[in-house]
Amino acid sequence: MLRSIVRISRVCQSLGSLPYVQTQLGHPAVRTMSTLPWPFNSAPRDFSLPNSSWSSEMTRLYEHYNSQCEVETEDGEKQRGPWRRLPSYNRSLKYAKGGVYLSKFVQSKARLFTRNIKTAGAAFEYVMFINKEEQRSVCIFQAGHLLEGPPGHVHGGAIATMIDSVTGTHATYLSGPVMTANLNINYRSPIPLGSTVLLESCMDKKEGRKTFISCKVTSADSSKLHTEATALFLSVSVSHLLGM
Ligand SMILES: CCCCC/C=C\C/C=C\C/C=C\C/C=C\CCCC(=O)SCCNC(=O)CCNC(=O)[C@H](O)C(C)(C)COP(=O)(O)OP(=O)(O)OC[C@H]1O[C@@H](n2cnc3c(N)ncnc32)[C@H](O)[C@@H]1OP(=O)(O)O
Repeated sequence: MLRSIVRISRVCQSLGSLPYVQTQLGHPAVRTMSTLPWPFNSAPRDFSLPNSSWSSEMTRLYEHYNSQCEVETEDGEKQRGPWRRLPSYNRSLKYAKGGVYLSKFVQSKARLFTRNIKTAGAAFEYVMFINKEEQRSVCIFQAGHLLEGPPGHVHGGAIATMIDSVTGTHATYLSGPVMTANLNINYRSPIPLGSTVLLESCMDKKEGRKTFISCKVTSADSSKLHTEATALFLSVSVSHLLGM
């Protein structure tokens, strides 16, 4: 009996995570249902929040930047600080504003490359913060065992992926929908697998549709340079982005 209850509740939970069910939940025709207690777990997972796989170094850096997202004034009032943590979902389009409708045009099985492995700590663990005033961003990244390239070190393609993701997210934040036109990378020193590194990006210039961003990857204490890159992003229409 107990086993059946557990099995039914598991089915309910997995139904709640099915893209189709989630899409239907956002549809105007069924939106009124959200006012009723809903037994399915449909809340999207925010991958940028700490989990048990994070090293103490990663957690310390997260807390350092997160504490600057909200600051307290002299009167004890809370106000927005210089940094902002960017939440991260495995279906970026769907969870973007209005994305639930746009997501009908894209494959329901599609998942963001860097967020498609559910096991915590196995691949890309990262969190990104943006400083709008200084037009720069920082990403704290811990590479898991599935990202091996040279023995004991991170694959160059995984490093490129992270640089593209960080600079691309930064450019999207500054300029709206963009696509990478050019990415230049210099690998200076290998990144040990499992270590925590920092990716710092800054906007170099904006010229019409072009946003130029540069990025460096360093050890967590910034003493060692691992990688340097420059990237060019071109503003595109939403229809170009969706390949329509
Ligand atoms: C409301 C919807 C919002 C949806 C977004 C939602 C959420 C997003 C949120 C956060 C983001 C999340 C994650 C970000 C993660 C990853 C980011 C990954 C980004 C990528 O991974 S994305 C995939 C790889 N990316 C491609 O798959 C692009 C393929 N490609 C093309 O789609 C075209 O190629 C395009 C559009 C790039 C340009 O095409 P086009 O026709 O628009 O422009 P055109 O060619 O006319 O060039 C205009 C001017 O740019 C110069 N120019 C062009 N290309 C150049 C180059 N390579 N080097 C130097 N200059 C270049 C020309 O020389 C000219 O310059 P000038 O005007 O001075 O003459």
